[in-house]
Amino acid sequence: MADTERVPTVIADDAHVIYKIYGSAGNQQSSPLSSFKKIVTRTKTANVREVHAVKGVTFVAYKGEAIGLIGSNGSGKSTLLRAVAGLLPVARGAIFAAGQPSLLGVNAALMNDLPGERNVELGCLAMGMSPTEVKSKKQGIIDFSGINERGDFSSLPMRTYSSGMAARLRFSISAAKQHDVLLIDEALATGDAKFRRRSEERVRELRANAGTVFLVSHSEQSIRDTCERSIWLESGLIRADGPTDDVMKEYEAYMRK
Ligand SMILES: Nc1ncnc2c1ncn2[C@@H]1O[C@H](COP(=O)(O)OP(=O)(O)OP(=O)(O)O)[C@@H](O)[C@H]1O
Repeated sequence: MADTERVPTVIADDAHVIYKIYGSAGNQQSSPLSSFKKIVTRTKTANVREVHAVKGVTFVAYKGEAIGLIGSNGSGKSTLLRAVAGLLPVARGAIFAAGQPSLLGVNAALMNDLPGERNVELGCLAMGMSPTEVKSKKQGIIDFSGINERGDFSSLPMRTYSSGMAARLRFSISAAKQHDVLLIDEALATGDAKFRRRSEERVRELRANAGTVFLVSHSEQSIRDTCERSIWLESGLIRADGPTDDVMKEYEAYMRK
């Protein structure tokens, strides 16, 4: 398809994300007592450190694309995803997105002390579904997550779930809605092989319905199976952006060095 016919869903224009860490200055003491003294005496300190995690990233994502984000630990993948979701501000440049991008698992307001089925209801309501829609989708979401495969877990509090089970439920809730832009951070890697196949299938469906999917993963297989385009981030900068096969080759060569 020519670029002119394609509909952009996310545009990052020289986007920078900087974390500010307060009260972290090198060897200065920051005990609760010293912090309290500073408040009482109104002492001003330049006790802020910055981590420049994304350093001027530019790309355009289109409707119907699934884009893998790859790169070594700490290269800025999750930070970029959170910035696209609007959860982190950009310090310079801009990120424009169609609709409300949903970061899988974060947008769903899950509570550990509530049963899985109640969390399904709350998560769906938080994503903007009507109570009638929630009612009709609830069982399907629980079935898709597979949390009841070994007993009636959906009626137990989420704190009794393994991390894989919780991740599966989060994925199922988020994937129940057709998102304009769906952002997935490592979620596919947490489930077992059977669930991974099911979730990859669902990602393909979401794309087929003209959404855009971003997937952060260290699993080369997940990226290859799901995304035809990949963006390789290193130290907060884009090293390559293009067909997954080409980008993977470059990335693998870099990792072998
Ligand atoms: N909440 C935070 N406060 C300060 N610095 C942070 C925070 N989160 C991440 N960073 C820093 O930002 C940089 C990018 O981190 P990020 O988590 O985006 O990388 P990543 O590519 O997703 O890594 P990984 O593959 O290990 O998950 C790192 O240097 C990290 O230390």
